[in-house]
Amino acid sequence: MRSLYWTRKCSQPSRIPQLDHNSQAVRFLRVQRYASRQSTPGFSAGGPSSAKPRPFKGKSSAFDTSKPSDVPPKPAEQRDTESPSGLKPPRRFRIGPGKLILFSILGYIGYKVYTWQTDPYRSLILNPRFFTPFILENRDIVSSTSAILNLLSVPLGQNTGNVSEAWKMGIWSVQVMQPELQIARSYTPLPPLENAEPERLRLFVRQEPRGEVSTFLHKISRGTVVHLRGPQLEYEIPQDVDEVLFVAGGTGIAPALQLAHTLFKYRVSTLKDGPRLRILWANRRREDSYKGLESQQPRETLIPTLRGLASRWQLEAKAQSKEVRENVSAPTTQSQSALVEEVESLKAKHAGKVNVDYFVDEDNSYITENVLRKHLGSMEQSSGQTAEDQPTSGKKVILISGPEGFINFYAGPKFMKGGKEEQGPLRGILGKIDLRGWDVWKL
Ligand SMILES: Cc1cc2nc3c(=O)[nH]c(=O)nc-3n(C[C@H](O)[C@H](O)[C@H](O)COP(=O)(O)OP(=O)(O)OC[C@H]3O[C@@H](n4cnc5c(N)ncnc54)[C@H](O)[C@@H]3O)c2cc1C
Repeated sequence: MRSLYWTRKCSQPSRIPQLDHNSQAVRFLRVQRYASRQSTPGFSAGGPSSAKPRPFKGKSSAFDTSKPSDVPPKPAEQRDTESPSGLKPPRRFRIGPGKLILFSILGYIGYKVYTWQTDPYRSLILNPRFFTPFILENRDIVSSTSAILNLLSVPLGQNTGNVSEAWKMGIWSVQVMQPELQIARSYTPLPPLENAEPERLRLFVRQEPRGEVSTFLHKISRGTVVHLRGPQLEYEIPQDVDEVLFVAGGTGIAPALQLAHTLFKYRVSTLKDGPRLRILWANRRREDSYKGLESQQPRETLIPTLRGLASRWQLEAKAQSKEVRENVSAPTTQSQSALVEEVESLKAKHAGKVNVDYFVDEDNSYITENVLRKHLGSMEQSSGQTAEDQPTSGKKVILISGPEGFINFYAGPKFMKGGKEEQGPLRGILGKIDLRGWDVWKL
């Protein structure tokens, strides 16, 4: 039934009035449609030239379409061959890879400018987000592989508040940029010298063979601009710390000196005689600590010390060569042992509170498990405790600092978790010792 109904309905003549295809109105509409396709920007068929509306050459009356042929036909070469009507399909707005890269670069620059404008650290000499310029004033040779770089913040007169704050907090580092490779490495500033301005930073840097940033820092000449970022707090020294055993390997002495600076300048100890610090400093070569060794070696073991002196003379000879003379401060006997002298003067200044023991691989003297046990025991005894006693109200901390292998050997590896460095479990030599009351921190 239903299909019958539809058959009937469809066979009936349509009630919609049929258009006369030659009528004036229909011809007008055709022309208008053609003209609007030609003139609509973004929908034009033939690029910018075809986006221009074509002049209508017929009579000015809007309804006068008596001469549809007046609309000039599109040139054959502009016709879209795929389109049956001969018109190109509408052009869509597209972002190609070139534009995408350009927009990304512009966006990045805009973001950087915005963050720089709104940066709260802008007027400070060190900035944790941006690299700021320092110039290399001079370099003091410490050994054949290491030197102290004396840097000065430029321009002068900037706010030094965050550096002063960092010295009060504890152990901190800065990052130094190698400009050609755009890579950065961390370095631990040495404490400021007596009466030195806070705009000056000193870095103790060992040149690693084939090391990118350390080699760059050992090659640059006086007056070179070096870019630094920071400060990065590595360890906040507890307010109530009483005793510290610092196990340092090579350049790991720099954080030990930082700690001593903060401890004796800013921390108040619960013990009446103040905080106590013992540094165990291990070096591969004797030349790194020859002067300190002299101070602790008995007379009969002076032969290795002479070896150290020989390397010092070699250094002096090397420093007099043209290449080195250009880059470093005039070598003197004092500057040769700059770092060991600092360690020794620290010992002298805080006699009875600071002790330093030197160890040298070349002399087969190592920080062994027994050495650690001995020092932990001796520190407890001298503070009036035995191993069985409860710890005093103050904190006791063991800090390990040095190359990765050194830290792993004494306390086990640190590891990364969620992009952050974690301390990891206590392993290595210290992991075998019963450290009642001592906290361990790997730097
Ligand atoms: C918090 C912190 C503080 C620090 N403080 C100090 C400091 O005060 N003083 C200091 O001297 N260091 C410090 N360091 C270490 C310092 O950051 C650098 O790791 C060190 O200077 C080496 O960096 P580099 O760019 O010279 O060497 P890299 O280029 O990173 O090379 C690292 C090692 O890989 C080896 N290597 C590189 N390329 C090759 C190759 N093609 N083949 C074989 N071996 C290769 C190098 O010999 C080198 O031993 C600190 C590190 C940290 C994390």
